[in-house]
Amino acid sequence: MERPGRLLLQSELRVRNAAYDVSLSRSLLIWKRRTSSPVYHPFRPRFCVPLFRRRPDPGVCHSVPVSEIISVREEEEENGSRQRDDGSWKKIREREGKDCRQAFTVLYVERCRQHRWRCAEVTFTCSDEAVCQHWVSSIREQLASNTSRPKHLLVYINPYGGKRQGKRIYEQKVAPLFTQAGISTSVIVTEYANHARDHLKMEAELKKFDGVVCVGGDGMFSEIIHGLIWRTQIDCGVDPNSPEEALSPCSLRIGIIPAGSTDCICFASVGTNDPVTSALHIIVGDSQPLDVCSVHHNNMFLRYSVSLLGYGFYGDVLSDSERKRWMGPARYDFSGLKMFLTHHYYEGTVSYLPAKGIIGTPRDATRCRSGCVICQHNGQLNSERSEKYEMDEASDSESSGEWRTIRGKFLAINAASMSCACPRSPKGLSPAAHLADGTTDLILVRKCSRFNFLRHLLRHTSKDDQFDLTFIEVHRVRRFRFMPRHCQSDSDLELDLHENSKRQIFSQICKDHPACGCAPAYSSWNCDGEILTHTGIDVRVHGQLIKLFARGIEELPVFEDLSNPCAI
Ligand SMILES: Nc1ncnc2c1ncn2[C@@H]1O[C@H](COP(=O)(O)OP(=O)(O)OP(=O)(O)O)[C@@H](O)[C@H]1O
Ligand SMILES: CCCCCCCCCCCCC/C=C/[C@@H](O)[C@H](CO)NC(=O)CCCCC
Ligand SMILES: [Ca+2]
Repeated sequence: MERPGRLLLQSELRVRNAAYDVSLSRSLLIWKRRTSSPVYHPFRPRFCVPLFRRRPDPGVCHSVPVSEIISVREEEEENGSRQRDDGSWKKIREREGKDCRQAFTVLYVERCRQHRWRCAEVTFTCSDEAVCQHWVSSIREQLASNTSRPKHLLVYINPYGGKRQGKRIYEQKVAPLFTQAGISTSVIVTEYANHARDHLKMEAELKKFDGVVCVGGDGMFSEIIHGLIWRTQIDCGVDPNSPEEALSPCSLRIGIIPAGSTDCICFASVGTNDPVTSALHIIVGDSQPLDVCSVHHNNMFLRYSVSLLGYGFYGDVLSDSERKRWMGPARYDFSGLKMFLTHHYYEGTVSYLPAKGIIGTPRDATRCRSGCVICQHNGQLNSERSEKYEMDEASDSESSGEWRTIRGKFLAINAASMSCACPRSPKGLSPAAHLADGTTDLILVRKCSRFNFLRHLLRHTSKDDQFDLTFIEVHRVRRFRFMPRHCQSDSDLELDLHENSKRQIFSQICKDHPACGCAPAYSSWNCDGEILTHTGIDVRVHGQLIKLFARGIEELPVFEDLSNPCAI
C-alpha cells in the first residue's frame, strides 16, 4: 500500500453529516472522520471489502489511490436541489448544514469478492465555492497527469459470441463508464468473422487510438491480436511469415470485455469474467504484458496463440463443438463428455527446447499474480537473450543437442502459455504457468485408461495436482514441434502404408461412430478455440509480444496492513 507522500491539498470537508479531514497527495486521496464531529447518521461508503480493516470501524478512515480514481464530478446547486454536471438531479439532504452548499463527487474503484471491481462514489461538501473548485481542479490535474490512461479507444464488438450478449453488455455496462471517465470511442460491431482482424490489418487508423477493446470471447480476441500483430510487423518492416524472425512488440494495449463462451484470457489475466471489472482496468490504464506463440507449418505461418494449443482431446472437443454452435457455451460440455467417452489417442513425435536459466517450473506452488517477479525476471532474461543471440536460437540449440524428443501415443498434447484458468477450471490447465515469462507449458497426456484420464480431467476442478500421475509429463519450453506419426518419414510411411490407408478410410466412415473401435489417425489442433488446418506444427514463444489493459490477478486483500496511511 502506498504512503500518502507530500500533500497537495488538505481541507475539512463534510461527507453527509460528518466532518472529515480530507487530503490529496500525488498518490492518495484520504478522508478521515474528525472524532469530535457529531454523527447523526453514520455513513459508510459502500465498501464491499474495506480497504483497511485494522480499525474496528471502516467508516472512519478511507483512502483511495489516485491511480484508481475514475473521475470527479461537480455537483451544482439549483432551487434546493443539486444538479450534477452530467445533467441528472440529486436532492439536497435536509440534515446537511446550511453552510454546506458546494459539493463534488469522486468516483473510484472499489474491490469486491472474487477479484471483481465496482465503481463507488463519495460526495464531499464544503461551504466555500473556491475551495470546492480547487479540489475538483486538483483531482482532475492529477488524473490528467497520468499518461497511462487511454483517452481514445477503438472498440470491436462481436454480436454473436457466447450468449450473443456482446452489444447489450457493451452499451449497458461499459459505455456509460467510459463516458464518465471522459474516454472517447470509435465502435465497430462486426458483420462477419474476421471483420475485426482485417480492419486492424488494413484499414484502422491506429495512430488515433490509445488502445483496442475486444467485446467477445477468446476467438474474437484471437482476431484482434492477429490484426494487430500483423499490422505492427508490416509497419516495422518485419516479415511476419518467417518462423525465425524476432517479432516487434505491439504498442497498443488491448482490453477484453468478456462476452464469449470460455473467456479464459480475460479470466486468467484479471481473475474474473466481469465486464465492469474489465472496463475499470481499461479506464485506470493498467498494463499486463502477454506471451504469444507463433505457429508455423513447413515454414509457413498458420496462427498465433496466447492460451491453449491442444491436439487430441481439446482439438477433438473443439471440432465437434463447432458443429453445435447453436447450443451456445453448453456445446463444450456436450462435446467434452462425448470426446471423453470416445477416448481417441494419437501417435506422433514431440520435440521441444526446454527453457533454460528461468525461475519456476510447471510443478511449483507459485502462481502468476499481479506484479509477478518470475515474469519480470524471465522477461528480462528473454530480452537479453534475443539481443545476444539475435534470431538464430533454433539452429544454434539444435546443433548443440538441446532439443529433446518424445515419441508415443497421446490422448492429449497441450501447450498452455498462460494458466488457461476459466470458470470451468478455476486453476486452469497449467496452474503455475505465467502470463509473460516467455515460455509455454507443454503437457503430454500419454495413452491411459478412461478411468485414469477421468482422474486427470477431474483434477482440473479440484486442488489435487493434475500432473501427479504416471502417464502425464509437463515441460516448460520456448519452442516445440509436433509431427503426427503418419507424416514422419517416407520409410515409416511405406511400412505403414497398408495399415494407414485402411485406418484413414475407416476414420472417414467412423468419425462419428466411436463404438466401432476405428480410431482416426489424426486429430486437429485447437489454437485458442480455432481449428488449425495442419497437424504438423512448429511453435515458438515470443515473450511479452502484446499488452493487455489488465494487471494480472491481484492477491486477496491483506487485512493487517501496517502501512495503512490512516494510521500514520
Ligand atoms: N459478426 C460476426 N459474425 C459471425 N462470426 C463472427 C462475427 N464476429 C466475430 N465472429 C467470429 O465468432 C467467433 C466466436 O466468437 P467469440 O470468441 O467472441 O465467442 P465464443 O466462441 O462463443 O467464445 P470463446 O472463444 O470464449 O469460447 C470468432 O472466431 C470470431 O471470428
Ligand atoms: C468429465 C469432467 C471434465 C472436467 C474437465 C474440465 C477441464 C476444463 C479445462 C478447460 C480448459 C480451457 C482451456 C481454454 C481454451 C480456450 O482457448 C478455448 C477458446 O475459448 N476454449 C476451448 O477450447 C473450450 C474447451 C472446453 C473443454 C471442456
Ligand atoms: Ca507464458
